[in-house]
Amino acid sequence: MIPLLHDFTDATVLVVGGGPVGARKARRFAREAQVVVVSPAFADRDFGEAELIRAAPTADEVPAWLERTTPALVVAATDDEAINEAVADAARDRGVLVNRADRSGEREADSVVVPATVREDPVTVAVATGGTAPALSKHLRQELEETLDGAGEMARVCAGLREELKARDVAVDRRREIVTDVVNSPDVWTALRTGTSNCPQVIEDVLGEELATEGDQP
Ligand SMILES: C[C@@]1(CC(=O)O)c2cc3[nH]c(cc4nc(cc5[nH]c(cc(n2)[C@H]1CCC(=O)O)[C@@](C)(CC(=O)O)[C@@H]5CCC(=O)O)C(CC(=O)O)=C4CCC(=O)O)c(CCC(=O)O)c3CC(=O)O
Ligand SMILES: NC(=O)C1=CN([C@@H]2O[C@H](COP(=O)(O)OP(=O)(O)OC[C@H]3O[C@@H](n4cnc5c(N)ncnc54)[C@H](O)[C@@H]3O)[C@@H](O)[C@H]2O)C=CC1
Repeated sequence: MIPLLHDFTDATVLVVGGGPVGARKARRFAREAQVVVVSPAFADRDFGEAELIRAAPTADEVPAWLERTTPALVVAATDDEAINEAVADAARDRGVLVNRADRSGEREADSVVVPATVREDPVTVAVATGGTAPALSKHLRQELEETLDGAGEMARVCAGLREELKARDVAVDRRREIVTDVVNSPDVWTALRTGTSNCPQVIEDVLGEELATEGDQP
């Protein structure tokens, strides 16, 4: 499987099954997509902004739910293997992406897996284990949360620096050097993490140093 980032803005995600797993997937996709969860019962969990519809479709009725909701992705998260199978079949018939929560290992066309994700906007890191060890994905995600502290702000520093250096017609090689040095600087990471500096301040400092260096040159 190959990781890609998929934009779900304005798309619908249909989750079949309202247990803890259905809730987790609903919450995940509801940050961007319109999520509909169909289930006869709902766990006492946070489903994000998802729309909850109380119904228990039979395998035969599953295709009608895809017809009605026209999702970009369907999540099969019931505890009933036959229903999950019907969801996967209906998705395949419509050429819709499908995530089966009750399966790991071999998959068919259009199947997708939900990775453990760390977000430090605009930075995203996804972890998967080929379905072999979701608990390990979760553990690594928790460790990466610490590593990524400050990465969002660092991304904004880099973006701002690239823009400013381009505007000043700094040569491309020098631009790369400056941005790479900032990303690799333990001092800048510490300053961003502790709040002793922020994005505009770092940019100002780096540009100030660069102008001073240029001034030194014959
Ligand atoms: C294949 C995959 C399909 C998919 O769901 O996309 C899948 C399948 C299965 N998970 C199972 C079990 C558990 N899953 C978790 C947790 C997560 N599972 C997630 C993803 C995936 N799970 C995909 C593979 C990702 C990869 O490659 O690593 C995460 C990362 C993302 C998310 O779901 O949001 C999320 C952590 C989120 C976070 O916290 O960051 C825990 C831990 C816990 O709940 O605390 C357990 C119990 C411990 C254990 O068993 O390891 C079972 C057995 C069920 C049974 O025994 O009946 C199956 C089915 C099977 O294996 O057959
Ligand atoms: N991918 C993952 O991260 C994980 C996957 N699993 C798998 O996912 C399945 C679901 O896990 P949980 O949420 O913990 O199970 P659960 O048993 O708590 O919830 C299942 C939900 O499906 C609903 N349901 C039953 N029949 C239905 C139908 N015909 N239509 C719609 N909804 C229906 C039930 O009312 C219930 O809300 C498990 O059976 C297991 O195989 C389990 C743990 C983690």
